[in-house]
Amino acid sequence: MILVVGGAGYIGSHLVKDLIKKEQVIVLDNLSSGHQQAINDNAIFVHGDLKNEFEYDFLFDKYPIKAVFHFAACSLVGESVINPQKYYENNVGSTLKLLNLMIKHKIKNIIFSSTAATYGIPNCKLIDEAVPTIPVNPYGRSKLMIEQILADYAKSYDINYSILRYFNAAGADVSGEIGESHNPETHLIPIVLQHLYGIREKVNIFGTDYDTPDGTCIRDYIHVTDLVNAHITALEALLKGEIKNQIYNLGNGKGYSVKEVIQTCEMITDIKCKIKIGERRIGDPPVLVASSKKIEEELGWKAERNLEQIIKTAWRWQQNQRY
Ligand SMILES: NC(=O)c1ccc[n+]([C@@H]2O[C@H](COP(=O)([O-])OP(=O)(O)OC[C@H]3O[C@@H](n4cnc5c(N)ncnc54)[C@H](O)[C@@H]3O)[C@@H](O)[C@H]2O)c1
Ligand SMILES: O=c1ccn([C@@H]2O[C@H](COP(=O)(O)OP(=O)(O)O[C@H]3O[C@H](CO)[C@H](O)[C@H](O)[C@H]3O)[C@@H](O)[C@H]2O)c(=O)[nH]1
Repeated sequence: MILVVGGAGYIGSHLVKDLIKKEQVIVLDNLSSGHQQAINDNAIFVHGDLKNEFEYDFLFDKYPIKAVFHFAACSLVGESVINPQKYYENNVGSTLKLLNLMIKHKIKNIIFSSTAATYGIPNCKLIDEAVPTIPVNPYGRSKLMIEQILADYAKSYDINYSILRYFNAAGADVSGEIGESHNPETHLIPIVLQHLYGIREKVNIFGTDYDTPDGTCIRDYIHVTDLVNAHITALEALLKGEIKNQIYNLGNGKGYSVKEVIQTCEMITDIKCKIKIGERRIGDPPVLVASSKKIEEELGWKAERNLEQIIKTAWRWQQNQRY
């Protein structure tokens, strides 16, 4: 039995859809940004909040839980600057509650969703796990704090963690049944596709004066299905005891500029985008591209889907969106 906290959200719901083929799954989610319709029908759903232990303490007695995936978080960078309290309380505070219960019930395996935002604005072409973590906003700091707490707990208690630092998650399940649905949506690909679908007036490009070939920011977009595969790989390795307390970057190792993403969306949909060039968005690093060599070498995982496949599946979801 596996507990997926935040399993009604974008990435968590994709993991659940796949994991359910191999394991029994319980989803704990407060539906603050997730969707009940996104949860696979075969999973057990518990509507509860991580910060209220009494809403899920019983799960550890009732079910033989082998491992916990922890996706639950607030994750809007801009909001984290305006309201850091929400981020430290929901991301750090609630995670402490979860870890307390894991220790109490002797559940040792946890796979934690971290982020490229822990690196801040690194000055290197490819970011590997040895690059210093100097986050530049409360969101990134809240995730780094949890990473540090996990490292300390693992030294003193029987905790074995995998920290997965995602770069830019994008795309949708190939079935078209589940996909990304955030409100507000802040991510580039769904924003462009919403515009091309006719439900958003235009696309704002946040800055064209970066020191990059076309002046727009470069990111490493990774298909949500590749992310899911990495999670399953990490789970299997944790359960077999093959890895202990590791951090892995998850990306494609290839960067695309904002303009390149927009052009690829135009090419796939065969619709022209209405663009407005705007100011830089505060805190945006010019280039973030992952080296995922460590997980490739240690666990044999590698991203398999490219930007076109990401946008094609996201477009199918946009046209068929159910929640
Ligand atoms: N989407 C990305 O590009 C990206 C990149 C790097 C890291 N991440 C991290 O991956 C994780 C998942 O991201 P996502 O895009 O799927 O986000 P999401 O908002 O779609 O999913 C998060 C889920 O957690 C739930 N949740 C939040 N707080 C909760 C609480 N206190 N108790 C119970 N449930 C709670 C939400 O209702 C939601 O279903 C997050 O931790 C995020 O920080 C995402
Ligand atoms: O309407 C938009 C939206 C985005 N962008 C640009 O597109 C790029 C990608 O932006 P996203 O908001 O899609 O993604 P981020 O790179 O800002 O954020 C992602 O990476 C972060 C790490 O830096 C966090 O992990 C975060 O959770 C994750 O979504 C950025 O240069 C951004 O400025 C635009 O130009 N216009």
